[in-house]
Amino acid sequence: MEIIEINGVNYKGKADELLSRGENDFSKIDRIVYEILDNVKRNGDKALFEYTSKFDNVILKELRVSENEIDEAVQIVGEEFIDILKEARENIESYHKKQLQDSWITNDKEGIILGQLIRPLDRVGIYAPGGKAAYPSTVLMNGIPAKVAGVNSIAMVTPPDKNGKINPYILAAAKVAGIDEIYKIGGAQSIAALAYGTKAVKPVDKIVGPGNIYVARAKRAVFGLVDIDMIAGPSEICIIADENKNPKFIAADLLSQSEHDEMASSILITTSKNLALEVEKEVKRQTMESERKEIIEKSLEDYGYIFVVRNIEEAIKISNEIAPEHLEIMIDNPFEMLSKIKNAGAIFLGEYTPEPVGDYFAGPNHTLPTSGTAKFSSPLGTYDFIKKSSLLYYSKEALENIKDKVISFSQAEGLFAHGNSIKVRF
Ligand SMILES: NC(=O)c1ccc[n+]([C@@H]2O[C@H](COP(=O)([O-])OP(=O)(O)OC[C@H]3O[C@@H](n4cnc5c(N)ncnc54)[C@H](O)[C@@H]3O)[C@@H](O)[C@H]2O)c1
Ligand SMILES: N[C@H](CO)Cc1c[nH]c[nH+]1
Ligand SMILES: [Zn+2]
Repeated sequence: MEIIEINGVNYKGKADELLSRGENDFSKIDRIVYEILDNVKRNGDKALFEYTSKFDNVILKELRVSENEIDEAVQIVGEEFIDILKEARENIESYHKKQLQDSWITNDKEGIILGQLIRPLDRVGIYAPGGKAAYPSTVLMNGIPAKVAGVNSIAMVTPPDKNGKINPYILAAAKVAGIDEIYKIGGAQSIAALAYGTKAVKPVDKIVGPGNIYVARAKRAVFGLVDIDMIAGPSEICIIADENKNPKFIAADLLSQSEHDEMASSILITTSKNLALEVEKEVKRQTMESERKEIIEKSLEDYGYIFVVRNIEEAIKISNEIAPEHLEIMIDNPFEMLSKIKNAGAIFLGEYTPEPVGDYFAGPNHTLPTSGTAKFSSPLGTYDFIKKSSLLYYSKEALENIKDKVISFSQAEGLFAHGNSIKVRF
């Protein structure tokens, strides 16, 4: 981790430069992805079986996971972990229920009724990553908000291992989340199946869930035909800490995100040079002891920074510019600074709210805006699984009252048939 002392330097644009945001050329990946999408569109299940053999090294007989396989997974996982999944589900459910929106109807003017109707999406597809690691928590975080929003049918896709099996924790989480169908398909081919539909997989209205670069680029490519949630980049954590905070806690929290990915970024912004040096030491010590030492080392070498600043206001200014996915505020009275935080996916306050509590258990969603997109976007929520319709009603009298104004509009636009649809009624 590099220690950088910042003394009133303008930080604008620096986050993008240090974290190499937005400099990637995806043209090579896109060529592969478009070929896969096109092949699945034309050849359906046949292409799905071929790609599963090519990329996941297994020849499958069936794409759909059977009820027996799910029951077997629940047995393997065991009652104790199922209970943990269920408690996490309760927390996630109750948090996401608070996000539900109601339809509304107004009758402010005589003879006019206006409104907005909220309806759940009918069918949603969830991508559960299954390559390097399996994330049952991600299955809960994507499935439960969809359920709470009232989505009628939820299909999940995830790549099989070389024995044709799905990680039992993923299957158990899918069962606890109430997912209706599960398919052993991964990568861009699974996104094609969900977007276009095949004989085995019915098409969906929206695709959510994180995945590797092939999945992300495929989601981007099918956007428009179906909706997507977001393009999630590598994990990020930014910690703001003043002096006298525990360097062990801070180092552990930084490592909790760098272990996700070589490209994950972990940043500490502190007012104390002494704390910076202590954390640097502690990070080295904890990295040596970690099971995921190689990933952590690479991630910290390329995207690990400690900024030493003059005061907390400066720290917040830099953090707002980074717009991190996760922001931990470890200062005395963190609630007092909350009003100054403008951009962050999720904010963790105090020394006893480490980021993994949010990843697994607390209730807020762990699918969050990354790569600076917290400047304009929000965590995954029930609002991602609903849509709105506007509602309009005019009585004959109400229409007659405003008819000339609408006709004037239509003449101004040269769209005379529009005006005529008013005229013919009177
Ligand atoms: N932001 C979040 O909330 C969150 C949560 C969990 C995981 N993630 C991220 O999701 C990603 C998961 O990636 P992963 O690779 O482990 O699993 P994955 O399931 O996303 O990808 C595996 C699939 O990629 C395809 N693939 C692999 N190599 C290919 C190639 N050369 N050409 C075409 N297709 C190919 C294969 O179809 C394979 O089945 C990670 O980057 C992880 O950090 C993010
Ligand atoms: N921190 C990840 C999102 O950046 C989510 C996750 C899943 N499992 C553990 N962590
Ligand atoms: Zn995590």
